[in-house]
Amino acid sequence: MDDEWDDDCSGVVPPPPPVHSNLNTCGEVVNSRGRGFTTFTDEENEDGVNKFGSNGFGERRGRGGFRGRGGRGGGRGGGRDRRDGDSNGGYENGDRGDRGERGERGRGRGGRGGGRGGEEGEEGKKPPVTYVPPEPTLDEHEIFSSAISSGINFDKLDCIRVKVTGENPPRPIDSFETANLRKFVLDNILKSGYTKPTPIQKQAIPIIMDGRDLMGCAQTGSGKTAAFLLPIINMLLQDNAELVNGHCSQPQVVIVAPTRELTLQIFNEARKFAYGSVLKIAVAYGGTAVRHQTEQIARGCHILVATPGRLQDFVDRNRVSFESIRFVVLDEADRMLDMGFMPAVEKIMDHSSMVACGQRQTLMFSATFPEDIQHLAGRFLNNYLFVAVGIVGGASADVEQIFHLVSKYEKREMLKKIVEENDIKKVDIVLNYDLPKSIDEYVHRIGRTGRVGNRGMAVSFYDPDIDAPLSADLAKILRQAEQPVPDFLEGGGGTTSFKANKYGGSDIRHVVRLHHWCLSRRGSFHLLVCVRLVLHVLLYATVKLTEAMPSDYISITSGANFIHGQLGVYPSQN
Ligand SMILES: Nc1ncnc2c1ncn2[C@@H]1O[C@H](COP(=O)(O)OP(=O)(O)OP(=O)(O)O)[C@@H](O)[C@H]1O
Repeated sequence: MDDEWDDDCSGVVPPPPPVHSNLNTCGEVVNSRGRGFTTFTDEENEDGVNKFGSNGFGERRGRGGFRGRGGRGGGRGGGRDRRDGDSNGGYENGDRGDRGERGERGRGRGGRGGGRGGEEGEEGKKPPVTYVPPEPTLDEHEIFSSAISSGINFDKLDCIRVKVTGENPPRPIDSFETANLRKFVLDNILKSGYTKPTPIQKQAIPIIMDGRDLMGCAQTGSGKTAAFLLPIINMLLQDNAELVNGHCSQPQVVIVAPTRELTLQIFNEARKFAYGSVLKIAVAYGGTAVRHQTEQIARGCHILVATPGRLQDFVDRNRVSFESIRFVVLDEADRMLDMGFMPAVEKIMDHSSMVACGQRQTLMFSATFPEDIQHLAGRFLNNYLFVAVGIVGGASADVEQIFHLVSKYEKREMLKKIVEENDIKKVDIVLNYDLPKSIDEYVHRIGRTGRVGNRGMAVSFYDPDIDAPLSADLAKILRQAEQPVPDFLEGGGGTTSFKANKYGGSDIRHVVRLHHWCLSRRGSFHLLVCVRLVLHVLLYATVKLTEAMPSDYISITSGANFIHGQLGVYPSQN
């Protein structure tokens, strides 16, 4: 055992009889069915991790593995307990943020023993995570068939309004063929079934190839992953990027994303576009044996895709350093913020080995662009271009949003009815059995359907006793997507926090710059001079006005304030 951090099989209490036959003595799921990537254990399901048993390739598969002994306690059921949860395989999946919110409401499960450095549960120290995912497939057909294909509304994506701000943006591309990509990359794009770039790809590819930093806001399922991966892979291949391996791996690209599902999605997309090349891609996320991932990373990688907590752990242990970094990508930055990952992200960005801003390229993506994210963009990015596609923070018009007014006791019956009445071909359904607390989370969830021009449907159970605070936001999202708003949402009584038309989607750098200038010494001096000038002009104008006034006007002067009024004849009180 290298150190306490490394996973170790000793001391693991033997698990209950396995449901699965393919477990080794440490309780690892070995060789799980097919090429699955993560057939998660029940323990992980209990904690909200991949409850559908996703294999990381977008498929759903049955549950396997065993129920681990993980301590409960920990006392913090929330997604904001991210650091511990992450390093121990906590909540890094799409459900986690929501669970976090529930935890804050006092219904959380109390985490998984608090994790390393956290509080231990009543059952004592939490056993280390020993799960080792199977090796990803090497089969070309499987690699290229993992993604969904574009849908009937793909061409309509071109009608979405795109806004680009910042200095000297390059011209957008019309096609992949005219993007100056190497033939090798073009061939892989073709094999992936992409014939035409999406709006965010049209803008982002030339911006990144131009060496610029980018802040991109585009709705879910709009092809953001390829928008940053294609130019990065192209540039690495062009420059014959060297592989640095050994005890401390030095990737040239680090991509940070909030959930396991997303890191795996990015990892799989990267493997596609780099297929057949020398480029090595590694992935690191919680819930898997650290030792296994350490070995993978020690072999060296050009591109490392990771969740923030696990990456921070690797960096803290000197297993990864950032001195060779050329690109940093922060994907779904808004979710990382919501889920409490920002301290980890900041530690990574401020790490002593990290290449300075301006000497690396930093690309940040976010579905929404609230003030917090804008400040981060200002800190991490250098003279960036801002690209917004569609209504930032809004839902795709390709997702039909249906709401059912139900109490929590009626939900189960309603679910049965919906499952029986709906098998609609080629339309994926997202069902919100319980609505999330935040509108951003709702938009993210329903964005798992209706992707790249496909039709989708989102069915939500709305219980006014619980969900009323979300009603106004839901109504706004529906209106914005030009969908009917049920009466019970119109009168729901919630107050809207959705800011698509405010700071939610605009580049306010000029406002921020003005604000900073005003606060600076020079700025305050100029401001003072301006204010005095205005006051003098006002004073002069008032004096002239007073001179020209009919005699029944009165001017009361107090310092620089003038109050004008017409003299009136008031009825006597007597
Ligand atoms: N130009 C394209 N043509 C056809 N399919 C595409 C194209 N670009 C991306 N896709 C496919 O569309 C799907 C969604 O893309 P992607 O995952 O990059 O979206 P996203 O914007 O990152 O969404 P989210 O933020 O919800 O993860 C993927 O399956 C991807 O392979």
